[in-house]
Amino acid sequence: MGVLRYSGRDELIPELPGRAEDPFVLPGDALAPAIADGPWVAPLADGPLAAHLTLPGSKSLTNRELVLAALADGPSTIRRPLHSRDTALMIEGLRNLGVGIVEVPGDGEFGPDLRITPGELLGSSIDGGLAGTVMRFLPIVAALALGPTSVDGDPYARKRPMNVTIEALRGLGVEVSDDGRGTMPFTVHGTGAVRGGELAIDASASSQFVSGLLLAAPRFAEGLTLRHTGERLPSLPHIRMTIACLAARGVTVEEPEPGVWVVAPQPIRAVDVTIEPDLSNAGPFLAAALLAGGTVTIGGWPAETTQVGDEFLRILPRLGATVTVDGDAVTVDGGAGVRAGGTVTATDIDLAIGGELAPTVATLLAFADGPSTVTGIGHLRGHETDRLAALAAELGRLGGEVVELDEGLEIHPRPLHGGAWEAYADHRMATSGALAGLVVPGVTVDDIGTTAKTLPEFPELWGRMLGRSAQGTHWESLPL
Ligand SMILES: O=C(O)C1=C[C@@H](OP(=O)(O)O)[C@@H](O)[C@H](O)C1
Ligand SMILES: C=C(OP(=O)(O)O)C(=O)O
Repeated sequence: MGVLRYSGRDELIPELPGRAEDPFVLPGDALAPAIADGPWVAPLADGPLAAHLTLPGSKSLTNRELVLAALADGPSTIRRPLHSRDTALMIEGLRNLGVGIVEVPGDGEFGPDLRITPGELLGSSIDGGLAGTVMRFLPIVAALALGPTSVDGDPYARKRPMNVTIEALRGLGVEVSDDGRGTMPFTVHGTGAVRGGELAIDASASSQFVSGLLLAAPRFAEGLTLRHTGERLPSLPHIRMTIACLAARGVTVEEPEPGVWVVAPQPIRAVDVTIEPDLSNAGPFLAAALLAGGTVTIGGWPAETTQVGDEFLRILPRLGATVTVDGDAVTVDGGAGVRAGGTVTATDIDLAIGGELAPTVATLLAFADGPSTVTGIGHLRGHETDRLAALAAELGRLGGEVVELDEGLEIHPRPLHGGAWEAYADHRMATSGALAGLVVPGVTVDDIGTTAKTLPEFPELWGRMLGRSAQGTHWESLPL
């Protein structure tokens, strides 16, 4: 069993114009089938942890910076980017549209840097895979290209809501042909320019609708005045991240009132940026300390960040962990761990600001000392899979009792037993299965390779956290 990496990872890609027929287009799809060796036996922790880890770059930051670098007024470098399926798909899509992207040597532990050279944008095709950032950000870039661009993705991605992107483009004067279902596939008929202007959207299903529009808005002829009309707006930190990434490139986004963003037409400056480690992907590792006991330290934690994963520093203490920050090292001390009499503290938590943290948090709460709720996450039904149904089903399969609410989950801890955890091609479901399997003997995850979406190194790092070089272990031989 091995960790899949896309083939371009360890070699420099020659600087060639990035068109679809280019043999050097990064094969994002190479990561799609993931590890096909059958179920992964989740390693059981055989004692308290004492792990020190560093993690690869943030998906959300890497994919924003790729888009901004592609639309910028000159070439620039992204240092320590994430190399994963989602970023490979973003690179592939941008190259198809005419952006030059090559790997260059860098000082990152997890792969080369990226050099991006903006080019004339021409219509092509975009494979969104299962990547929300690719599906919601690139069609807006495609609208700036000359000629039609077809947009499609994985079978499940065809269920993820895209109606707001499609209608927004139409509202901006861009022709889009689709079958009326508001999902992929569809075709954006770019004319080389977008008029822009005033636009009202309901982004309650995903903040990515807002981010996608804001990222490209400086390039619209009339800029953009964007108004969110829905009752809720999930993942606000991700919108803050978009605004901060734009600001770092000299673009001001005004917010005259909550839910309204104004971007004047202006250049996006080419600047070199360094990507922070992915703090949402830090979640399962930090959470592991609470279940297995002992400590997990993650290095390279930014002092200031827009990443919502930073919330783990406040969430995990509510669940009973002790969190200390020493310089750029974050340590979570889980005490004894649940198998040695420690507890996870039951709590009611609203995760509207960071739905992507919910699978980790809900899995921890299945081990709590009482019932809990996780709310504000109705939009997770439109994530990689219906995460509310998936968490209820998989924790239920292990003997847990999880009730689906309209906007969340009610979790009643029960003694758990082993079972075949399904990942539904969802990286965070896969890591949640690994988390439960740390302390529940006999958990297998059907598709651990799906972690390649944002963290191809997951099995390797999980093994490292446990002090093992192997990615799996034989739970049968370990003390229960
Ligand atoms: O813009 C982004 O990078 C993201 C925004 C969020 O999407 P939603 O607002 O759809 O939850 C988040 O869950 C996703 O993982 C990444
Ligand atoms: C919701 C997520 O991803 P996406 O960017 O595909 O929306 C996620 O990573 O949890």
